[in-house]
Amino acid sequence: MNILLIKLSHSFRQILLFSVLVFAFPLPVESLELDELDHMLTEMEGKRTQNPQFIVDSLKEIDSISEEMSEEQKYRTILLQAHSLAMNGKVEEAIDFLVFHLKVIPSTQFLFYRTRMLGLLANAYSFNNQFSLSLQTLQELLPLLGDIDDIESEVSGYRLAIELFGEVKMKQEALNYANILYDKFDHIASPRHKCFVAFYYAESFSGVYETSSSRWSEIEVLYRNAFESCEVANEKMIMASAALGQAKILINRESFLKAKGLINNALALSSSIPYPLDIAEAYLLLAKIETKNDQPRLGVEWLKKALAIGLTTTDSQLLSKIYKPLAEISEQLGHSDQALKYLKLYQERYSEILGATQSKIIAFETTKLDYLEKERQIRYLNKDRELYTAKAALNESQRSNERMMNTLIVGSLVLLAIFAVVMTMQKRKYKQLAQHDALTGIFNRGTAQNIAENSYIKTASKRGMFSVIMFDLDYFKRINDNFGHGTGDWVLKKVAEVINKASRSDDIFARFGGEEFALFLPGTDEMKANVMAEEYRGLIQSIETRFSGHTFDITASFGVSTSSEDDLSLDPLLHRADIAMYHSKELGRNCVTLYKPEIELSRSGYQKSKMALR
Ligand SMILES: Nc1nc2c(ncn2[C@@H]2O[C@H](COP(=O)(O)OP(=O)(O)OP(=O)(O)O)[C@@H](O)[C@H]2O)c(=O)[nH]1
Repeated sequence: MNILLIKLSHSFRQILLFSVLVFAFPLPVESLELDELDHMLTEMEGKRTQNPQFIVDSLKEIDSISEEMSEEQKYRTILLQAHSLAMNGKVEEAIDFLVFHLKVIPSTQFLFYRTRMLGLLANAYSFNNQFSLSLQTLQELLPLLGDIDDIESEVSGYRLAIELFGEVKMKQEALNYANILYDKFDHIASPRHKCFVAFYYAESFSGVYETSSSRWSEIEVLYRNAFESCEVANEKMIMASAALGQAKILINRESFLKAKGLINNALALSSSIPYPLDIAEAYLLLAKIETKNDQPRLGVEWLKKALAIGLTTTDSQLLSKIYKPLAEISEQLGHSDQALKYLKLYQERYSEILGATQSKIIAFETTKLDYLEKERQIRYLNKDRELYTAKAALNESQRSNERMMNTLIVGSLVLLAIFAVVMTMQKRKYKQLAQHDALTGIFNRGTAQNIAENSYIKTASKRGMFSVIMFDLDYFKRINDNFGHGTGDWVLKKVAEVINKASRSDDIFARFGGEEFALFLPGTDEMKANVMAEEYRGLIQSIETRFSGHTFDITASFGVSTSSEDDLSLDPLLHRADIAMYHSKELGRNCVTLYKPEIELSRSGYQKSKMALR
């Protein structure tokens, strides 16, 4: 029974059960632990195909300790249980059992066991003719194979895909999976799996290219390689199948002698097992050779031998392969009745095969449609997600643009504000510099005159009095000469400070140049101005010069003038104050002179020459 199931190229059902039997082997070495239960599980895994009863008994035995098992041990036991059920013909129970455990096994952990369980389930479904479910399970299994990094699982999973796709005549797909496996050939440790992989590749390649003569030599090489790999593994059945595959190509090339040699080799291998399906296949090829050699009677003899075996198997595929040439040769030999009988038998078997294949193709198409629909839904979901992501990105970029704009605007405003403040400060500074005397900090002549002019007009318009005091430090040159310019500067600053402090808020005080100062006094008559000038003169005289580092006297000569009705501007007042001030100089300095017209008449040459210099 087992031998029949192991054949790879005749019955799909049998191939699948074979897969069920081998799929869970071997478990990775690293999953084994050296305690008693692990030993037992390893022993069970080793014996499960040869001794199903041992597995049944052992499973009962370990059931009592199932609660104490580690997760790994549990999954190993689950695989053994599912396998045992399938082996004992309880395929549906095995399916239910696996479906249940696949639902509860964590989706991200224990991928290895999940893969093994899916593989078993896909095989079991297929064995039970539930092709649609088998394909669905396979679709779940295949993407996991790349993740588990377990070459043996990959071999088993892809092999199942090759078988299923081959079975629904999707030969190119089968070859694609065979190709994936063949690429891993050098990384496969087990000689047995190497043998399978090489043979599957040769079979799939032949399935696609058998009819194109340009590829025959390639097919031959692949079968020869498969034969050699299987020889290493001592897999006699596959060796026989590989020899027959190679022989088929040689027959196509009409290299009959060589083909016969290979067929005889395959017969010897199959008979030693014995393996009837390959024996029948060998007879079929021998019949083909005889027919091509114009030996139809010999051909019929081989076909009848094959039929004898075929009838014991009830394998429709094999029988149809035998009945067809039998009908053809019978007709060739003129045995019309016989030919008709074989033809009818062929048709019966062929429609059986067609029906089975058709149902598998329908299952496949349904699964494919289902899969495409799921893919479409996923695409839509992805599109939605992409759209959402794109929208979110757009919103985010809009938000960041707005943020950037806001930052720019706020930043610009802040910069503008800073700029405006700086500019104002600069302006103020330059205005200050332009309007004030750099040394003393009081108004310079131009500014003071402008301001005073306005003030004068205002005062005059109200018929108020306006006075001007001018004073010039006495013998200032001597201070410079005696104590240096630094001391001279100190004196100028000190005088400005003292008078500025003493002056009223509406008064306009300015340095007119050099050691000469002026005070513009709105709303002040001659008398008041005279008193103020006296006060200021006294203040200057009392300046304590010790703090300059030297001790000396500071005095100033004052001139005072007050507006009259004839004065249309400040200029006449200034002029008169100036005359009065020089009059004070002439009088001996350190005094105050009120302007009187008589002073002007008595001006000395000194006065005139000094004023002319100004
Ligand atoms: N240290 C200092 N000296 C200045 C400044 N401006 C003008 N002077 C000096 O002031 C002096 C004025 O001299 P004079 O015009 O001869 O007048 P004076 O020595 O005060 O004599 P009288 O006015 O006749 O009393 C000059 O030596 C100028 O160099 C200044 O800003 N700092």
